[in-house]
Amino acid sequence: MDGHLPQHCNGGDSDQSHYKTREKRADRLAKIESLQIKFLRLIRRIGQSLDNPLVGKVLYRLHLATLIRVGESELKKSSFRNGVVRAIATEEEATGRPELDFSFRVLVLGRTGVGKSATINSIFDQVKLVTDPFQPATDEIEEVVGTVNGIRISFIDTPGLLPSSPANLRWNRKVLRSVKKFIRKNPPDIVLYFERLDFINIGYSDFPLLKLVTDIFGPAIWFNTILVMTHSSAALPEDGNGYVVDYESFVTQCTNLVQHYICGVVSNAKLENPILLVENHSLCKKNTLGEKVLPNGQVWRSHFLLLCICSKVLGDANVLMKFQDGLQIGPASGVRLPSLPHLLSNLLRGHSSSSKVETDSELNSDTDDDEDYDSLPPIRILTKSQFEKLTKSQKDDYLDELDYREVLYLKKQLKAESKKRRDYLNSKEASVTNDDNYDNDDLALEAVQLPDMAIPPSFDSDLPVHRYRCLVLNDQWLARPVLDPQGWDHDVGFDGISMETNLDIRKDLQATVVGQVSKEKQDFSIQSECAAIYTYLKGSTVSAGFDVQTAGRDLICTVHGETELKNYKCNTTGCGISVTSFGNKFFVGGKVEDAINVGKKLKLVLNGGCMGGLGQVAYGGSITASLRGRHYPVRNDITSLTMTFVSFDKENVIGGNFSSEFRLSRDTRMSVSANLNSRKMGQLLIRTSSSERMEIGLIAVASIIRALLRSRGTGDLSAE
Ligand SMILES: Nc1nc2c(ncn2[C@@H]2O[C@H](COP(=O)(O)OP(=O)(O)OP(=O)(O)O)[C@@H](O)[C@H]2O)c(=O)[nH]1
Ligand SMILES: [Mg+2]
Repeated sequence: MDGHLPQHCNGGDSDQSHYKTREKRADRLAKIESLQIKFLRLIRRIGQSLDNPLVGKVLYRLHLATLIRVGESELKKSSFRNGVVRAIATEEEATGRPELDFSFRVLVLGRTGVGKSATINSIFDQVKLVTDPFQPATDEIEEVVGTVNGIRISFIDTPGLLPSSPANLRWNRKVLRSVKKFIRKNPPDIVLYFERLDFINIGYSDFPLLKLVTDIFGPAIWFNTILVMTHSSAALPEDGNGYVVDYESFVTQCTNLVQHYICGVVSNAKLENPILLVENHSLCKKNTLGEKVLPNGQVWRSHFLLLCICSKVLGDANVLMKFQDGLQIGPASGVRLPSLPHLLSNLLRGHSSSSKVETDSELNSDTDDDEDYDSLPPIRILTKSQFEKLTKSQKDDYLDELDYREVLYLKKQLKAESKKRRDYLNSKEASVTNDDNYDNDDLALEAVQLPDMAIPPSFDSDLPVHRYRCLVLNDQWLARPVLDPQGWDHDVGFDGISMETNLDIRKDLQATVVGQVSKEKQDFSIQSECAAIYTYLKGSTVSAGFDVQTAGRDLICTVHGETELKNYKCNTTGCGISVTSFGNKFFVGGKVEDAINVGKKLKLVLNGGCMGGLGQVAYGGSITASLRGRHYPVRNDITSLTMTFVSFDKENVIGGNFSSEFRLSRDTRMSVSANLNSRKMGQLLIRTSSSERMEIGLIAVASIIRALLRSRGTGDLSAE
């Protein structure tokens, strides 16, 4: 194995730790290379082609994993070895030296009589286990070991499960529990779940049995499971017209059905289990080498070996690279731990609760150099024909004037709204002291119907009376149903509710709650953010919040607190802490922040913090400069430039982010955001919205895309 160690010269590098890291990476690279050689030898040995898409997929994933762990520069140095690796594998396999040491352990599960024991016998090509066509044959867990093509395979044969019914539940549970106990100390590499292809038809449903397996072993079992269909050469059924259905489409139909149920039990619609078609009958068609061949020409035993080898090699790479999550054909476990850098950047980004306070103070700062809307001289609004008669420059002047007046009018409205709220809160406080007789008639709003949601076409009635309507009863609570776009019809489609409120509890105390809850038969998900913010001493604030989110079957809860002290007119210093719980794991973080306003428009924010959990700590910080447009907050023009720095697990990542939102012309707004980090990952996002005609928007989008393609920009592009 060590013979394939890539030779790196270290160029007299004096930095000890840097050298050690490089050495570690080189060691990992050597190990992954030897795994690649092993994999290529195995593929040759079982007679599969290197062009098989599955083989390509595994090689690609190994390459990707190496890239993540070892780094591109290190990998480039060894890229010339790619061809060498293949040559070494070919040579080693031809000479048979060194001896290939590869083994895997397989657990078989399924209903009685589906052919579990018979399949094991077929794979070993000898009768190692008893089978019986008329009654259950395997009555206890039995481990059999054998060698196929020099690969040591160990099978755990289990007693068959009974079709699910209340009477059989006890037996099934007993079998599964004993299997669980059996594999506790030495878990299998691969699980085979058996069904009979000829028994699966549209009426098939043993959802309760799949559910029981999931309940006992946990959903993770399905991420490492191959679906095995026995009796794969059985006579094909006829379609409605008396023709025999096509083999491939019949198989796809049956496997899709079982896959659908598995996706149901793990609540993951994307899961795709590998499929293995099996035929154990002694009269099954054979090729010249005496191997059993399916009607589609596949040599199923070789395919079985291929699937297991791929699964095991990816699992080994996983262990080697110390990935928490699987590189398996599906993810290894259903639970993903939140990453520390992600939690840290959330903490540093802060919460938006203070923005309202800021907007209020912005509006109320009377240092405006704009005129007051009411003091403007009256203007004559032109009719369309009058407008048409104007010259081009007159038209522009006229539209500019209207624009200016619109800004002033909106500003006036915002100010009035903010004043009205303050007055209401003042009077509410007064009324609390002199009995609760405040007349808030002018604040009571009539119920307003929200516009109908755009719902995709489905099978429900066209009668609009049967649609869900949303009403806004007062301006404080907003509740809407949440539509599941995958829902079968609109009645089932609405399975959640989203609520939003912005409460002014007192003049100096505000609370916001935003949340969404969805409930299906098996699924429950919640996502909510609650925060309260207390303002004191002219703009200094204290805030506390509680966020809850479901992740799979777990809840992520975060409690956070922040304080901001306005120590000078243009300077605010703050600090914050957050505690996140995920299952029984805790992540604790803290940050300090300083914001400086330079003039009215420019704001500099500098922050730094750390986040710790599971024995690791991530450090990070950012510096942001944001420049507001002249008419902020009426027109939301803002440009900001951010530099971020994150250090985690001996790796430092520096990133830059630019975002800008502005008016391109009178009817067109544009937002551009771009980011790039030192790992050479980046994204470019351009959005335009225009009230002008559609064609103009399309021309703009097309020319942006063309310009970007010409400059061969990297990253994502989205244009709306
Ligand atoms: N035609 C055909 N018969 C099969 C196939 N697989 C299994 N059989 C037959 O089905 C019967 C039952 O097979 P077993 O291997 O005993 O089934 P099992 O799943 O181990 O059953 P338990 O041990 O009770 O759980 C045997 O007579 C097998 O010969 C197949 O692919 N095609
Ligand atoms: Mg058996």
